[in-house]
Amino acid sequence: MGWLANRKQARTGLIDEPERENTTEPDGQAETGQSNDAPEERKKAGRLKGMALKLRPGKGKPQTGDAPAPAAAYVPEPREVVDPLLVISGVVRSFDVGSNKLQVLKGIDMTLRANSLIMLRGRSGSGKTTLLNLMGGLDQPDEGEILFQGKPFHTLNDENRTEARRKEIGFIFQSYALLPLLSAYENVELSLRMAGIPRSGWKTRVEHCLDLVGLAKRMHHRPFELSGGEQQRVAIAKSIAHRPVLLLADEPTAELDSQMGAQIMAVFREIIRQEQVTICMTTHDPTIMEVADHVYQMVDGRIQG
Ligand SMILES: Nc1ncnc2c1ncn2[C@@H]1O[C@H](COP(=O)(O)OP(=O)(O)OP(=O)(O)O)[C@@H](O)[C@H]1O
Repeated sequence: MGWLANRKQARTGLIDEPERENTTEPDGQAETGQSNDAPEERKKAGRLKGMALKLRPGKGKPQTGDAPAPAAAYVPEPREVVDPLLVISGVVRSFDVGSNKLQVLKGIDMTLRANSLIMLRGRSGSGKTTLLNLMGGLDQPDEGEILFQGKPFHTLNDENRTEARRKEIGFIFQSYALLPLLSAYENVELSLRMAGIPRSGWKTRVEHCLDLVGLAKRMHHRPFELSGGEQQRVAIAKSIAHRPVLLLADEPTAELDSQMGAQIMAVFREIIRQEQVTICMTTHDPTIMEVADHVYQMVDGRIQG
């Protein structure tokens, strides 16, 4: 994970909220439902199921308890999404290191199709986080263009980029970035509050997002009462609560074992299906790449292949 992401998480961690009474509830058993998915979605779901079964320790009965929940009672309004969502052309980014210039991105061309799962792979230091930061408007390119929903993103001033980020983009980090004193419910609610969404819609939306990630029954647990995979799912619910069109995830499975990593991928596919979100994530894990719609390989600041 890159320095900017770390800095951002450090900032998030500074927010202090009142402690809430802890209520312990029994573990949630998510239901398994009928799927209306398109054949390609079904194939990917099948691969995930296979992965989860292969990776499940022991020979016991299949554990469906923490699988993502199917459609909840509340379904978000369908919306028109511009396709392609993001087009990156000739992007170059350098940093001053002492008296030298370090060119980290050396002319990146990339297209993110709407409602797809895109993975960025590459060795440490190849420039993945730097590129993700540009996609999310946390940084600007020295050269090249970034079109977000058909409009120039790279030329927006700080204020407009912050506004676009607040409304249209969600971020997920390797180390969850949850507020430790708040319950899962309160963590997700906070993101609606910060996005300026009217209070009247909070409850339904928070419950829907936690249901979508399979944690409806643990919404009053605080982060330390949840496993790493569960904490990451709360972080995902938090990142989608304000209905972004683009979700950027910097190594979201790096801290998790393979089975939990596969669960996160299943959650991502469900979010794309239900919420019409495009997800771009970085990863080093070859086992999860097969569920991507597209994998971009980064080598020394360039996209290969
Ligand atoms: N603000 C900065 N100033 C100087 N160098 C930077 C800055 N941001 C990134 N770099 C350098 O750019 C290179 C690429 O960093 P980046 O974090 O994008 O790589 P990465 O592919 O995400 O790596 P990892 O997989 O380890 O997270 C590294 O050599 C890093 O030190």
